[in-house]
Amino acid sequence: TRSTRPQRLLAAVQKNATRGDPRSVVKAIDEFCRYTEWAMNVGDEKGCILDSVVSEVNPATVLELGTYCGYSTVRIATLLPPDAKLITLEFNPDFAVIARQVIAWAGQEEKVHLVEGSSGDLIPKMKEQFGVKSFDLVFLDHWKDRYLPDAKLMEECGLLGKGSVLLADNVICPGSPDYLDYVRNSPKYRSQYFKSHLEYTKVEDGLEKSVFLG
Ligand SMILES: Nc1ncnc2c1ncn2CCOCCNC(=O)c1cc(-c2ccc(F)cc2)cc(O)c1O
Ligand SMILES: [Mg+2]
Repeated sequence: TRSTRPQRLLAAVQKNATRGDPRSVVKAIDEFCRYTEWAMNVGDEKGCILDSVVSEVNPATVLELGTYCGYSTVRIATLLPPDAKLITLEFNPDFAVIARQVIAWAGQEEKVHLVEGSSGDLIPKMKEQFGVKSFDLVFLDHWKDRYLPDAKLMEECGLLGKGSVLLADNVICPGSPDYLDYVRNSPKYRSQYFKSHLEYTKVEDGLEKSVFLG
């Protein structure tokens, strides 16, 4: 039977990237998606904004919602110190299988804990099951209609501390209007929009960075 897009993306990584070299993995995925087959990675343009926020926050604990093929997982992990922890949640087991191999090819397995399941089920288990006190950075890149309920769920579960940063992909395209409205108007957040483009296209999109004020 025909291969899947994530399988073809992994093959491109294994063919064109150097094992243990995360930058070559990122480059191989960007080239595959730009010149061969579009895929919903955060991409190179928004990826640079992601890198700058990760470097600025310098997080000890990171939560990523929506792993897909592990592209942003690798970008984030590469910037973390060796004792930092990145927990990434993926709902789709077929995506998770690919992501584990992309993360391994980039040599980032040590810092990454990929957990299969839905954010709504797993977020309430973060403290007891993964020994997390709070997240310094959360990258939201999963179902766009889960951004708002999951932000509220993380508040309720005490997973956000004063200064915790939420960084949300696709706030314009596909869009998450209820989430944007919430973080931009709630006194609990200071929010900032980073205008960019939908990965590998000229369509407008952007990232929303929201600092939790406690
Ligand atoms: N642990 C979890 N809990 C809950 N849900 C979960 C989960 N893990 C995964 N999921 C499910 C959803 O995961 C993928 C979500 N991402 C996107 O849908 C996405 C779509 C586009 C896009 C597509 C087509 C266009 F025309 C234009 C834009 C671009 C992007 O950058 C996107 O990120
Ligand atoms: Mg996205």
